[in-house]
Amino acid sequence: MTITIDAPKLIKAAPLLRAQNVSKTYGAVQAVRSVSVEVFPGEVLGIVGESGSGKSTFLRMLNLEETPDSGSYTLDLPEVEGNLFDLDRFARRMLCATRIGIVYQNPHLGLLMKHSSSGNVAERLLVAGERRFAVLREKASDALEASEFPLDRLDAPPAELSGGMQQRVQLAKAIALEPALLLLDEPTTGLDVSVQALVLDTLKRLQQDRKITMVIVSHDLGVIRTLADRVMVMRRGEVVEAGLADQIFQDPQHAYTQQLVHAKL
Ligand SMILES: Nc1ncnc2c1ncn2[C@@H]1O[C@H](COP(=O)(O)OP(=O)(O)OP(=O)(O)O)[C@@H](O)[C@H]1O
Repeated sequence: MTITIDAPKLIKAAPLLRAQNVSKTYGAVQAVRSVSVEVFPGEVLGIVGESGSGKSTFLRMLNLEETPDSGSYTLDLPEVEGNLFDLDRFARRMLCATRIGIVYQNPHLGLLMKHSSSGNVAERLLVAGERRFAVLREKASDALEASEFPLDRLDAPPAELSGGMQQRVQLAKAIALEPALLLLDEPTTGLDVSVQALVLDTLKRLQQDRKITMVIVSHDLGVIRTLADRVMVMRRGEVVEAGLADQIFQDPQHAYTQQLVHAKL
């Protein structure tokens, strides 16, 4: 079954992101089955579902880390055209370095734990071609400040920081180049509830101030409810329901979504 999310009626712009019939199998496991979705500029799409439903695999494909078995993915950007899954490794790397930011649940995937926090952010700018030391330092510090990272810890390596602060360094790294698309994979999972709330506040504020288009994956409906405009519910690799966040939370149609929503209440 294929469910496509219709654009909210008031959105007139073309979608920034369009994925069509994306599928991925690992051996006998069909991790993602024919998923199609559009995300509009400035929108936040939340992807929810129980563990193993294919959320992270789909996000990794949007970050061009994983190649699907079939399907297409386009971003409405001047520097790229056609199916991004067809890009060679170098073009993928440049596109991800310059236009797509990602925050992983596990900071070890996104950060060099023994380098300074500002060095981690600067490294992303270096990959994108910036070489001027003063600019690197200034942009890294700006991004960390926007992520509400304490500026007296710029030189501290993530290995010596709390989980919440590590996520702020990942976030700074992801937004340093003002990406067209920000991908978030369980960005607050594993943090203390109070720290989680603070990181969510930062994400919400960044989204409001900068209108960054985001796709956020979480098994936590509270996180999705706080941030998402639209929601896609996945189960066993498939999209079972999709729609505006208010509709999904207040009037879920699919039995599985009803179960998720009621379990949370
Ligand atoms: N690299 C991989 N190799 C083999 N199987 C994988 C791989 N990545 C994911 N899978 C399998 O694909 C399915 C979907 O996994 P995925 O991590 O995308 O789900 P998820 O919804 O993000 O779950 P979680 O919240 O637990 O991470 C699972 O059955 C998983 O075991």
